[in-house]
Amino acid sequence: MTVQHTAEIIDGNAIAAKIRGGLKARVDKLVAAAGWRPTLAVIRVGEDPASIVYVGRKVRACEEAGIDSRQYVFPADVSQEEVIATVRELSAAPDVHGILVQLPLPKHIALAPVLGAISVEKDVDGFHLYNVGGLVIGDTVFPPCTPHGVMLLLDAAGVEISGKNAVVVGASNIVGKPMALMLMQREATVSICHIKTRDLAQYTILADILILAAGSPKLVVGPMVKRGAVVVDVGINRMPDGKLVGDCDFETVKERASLLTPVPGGVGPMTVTMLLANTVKSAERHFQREKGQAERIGEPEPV
Ligand SMILES: Nc1nc2c(c(=O)[nH]1)N[C@@H](CN(C=O)c1ccc(C(=O)N[C@@H](CCC(=O)O)C(=O)O)cc1)CN2
Repeated sequence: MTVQHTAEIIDGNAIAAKIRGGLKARVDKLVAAAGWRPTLAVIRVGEDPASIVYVGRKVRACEEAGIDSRQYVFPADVSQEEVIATVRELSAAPDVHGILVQLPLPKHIALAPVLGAISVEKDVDGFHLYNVGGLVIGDTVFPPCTPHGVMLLLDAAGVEISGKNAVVVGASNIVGKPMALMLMQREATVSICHIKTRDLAQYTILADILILAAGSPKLVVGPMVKRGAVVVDVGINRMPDGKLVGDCDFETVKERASLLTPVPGGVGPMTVTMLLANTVKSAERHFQREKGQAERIGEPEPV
């Protein structure tokens, strides 16, 4: 007789709320010491409905954590030069500690020069090539928010990563690729599947840890999942009836997995929380540099 269990659901909202509490305490401490608040600049181009929702969530989360935010909203036909000029200004502004450019951008704007104009010290999304390079060697200041959020969810749920088979479905620059690097850094054996992968199930069935980030509803169904696997669903798909679903068929995967994240309420809140974490970190680093400068100014002249 086989006894079957349904998966325990990882509550991303609860884990995110706990982390945000700690971040708020760090903000209060910094404000008391520095006399200024961490400040995040958010650039949004066009009126993509999902981007409006996500930016709204980020701004509200900043408010709740005591972080100031400034929004720069451009029409969809703004020139690439204008966006880059704004990013450069914000990069040089001493009272801005984090800059994010909400993605996707309209097609006529090339991503690389926009992201390249963000000061690496303010790159709270971790998308600048310098920070991407840091991630490759396992030493980055600003880890990208969604995969970092996934790692913290796994840690909070007590999932052992070292030595496990991890399969990442989706190879985007902002989730799949950095996710694979982070899992590899923690000594998982990592496979990446993508749009051209043939017979996806032959990979997913081997996964102890399965990360879904393809943006395709019901891509993975119960029989494709190893019994007892940990499944993290990063997919966000808006269905015609307005319902939000992930990349897995929740009901059938729940019967196979040991742990499963829901959509909504799983990875999404962690993405926003990791943005706050990177912004607070950036502001603390700014304060340390400022303080170091003040100490140097106060030093006696060498005789
Ligand atoms: N500059 C960036 N752009 C984008 C990123 C990013 O990390 N940086 N990631 C995604 C979207 N994203 C953040 O911007 C994001 C996705 C999901 C959520 C979220 O809170 N989801 C909720 C449901 C929200 C809803 O009702 O639609 C959940 O899953 O519970 C926040 C942010 C692309 N662009």
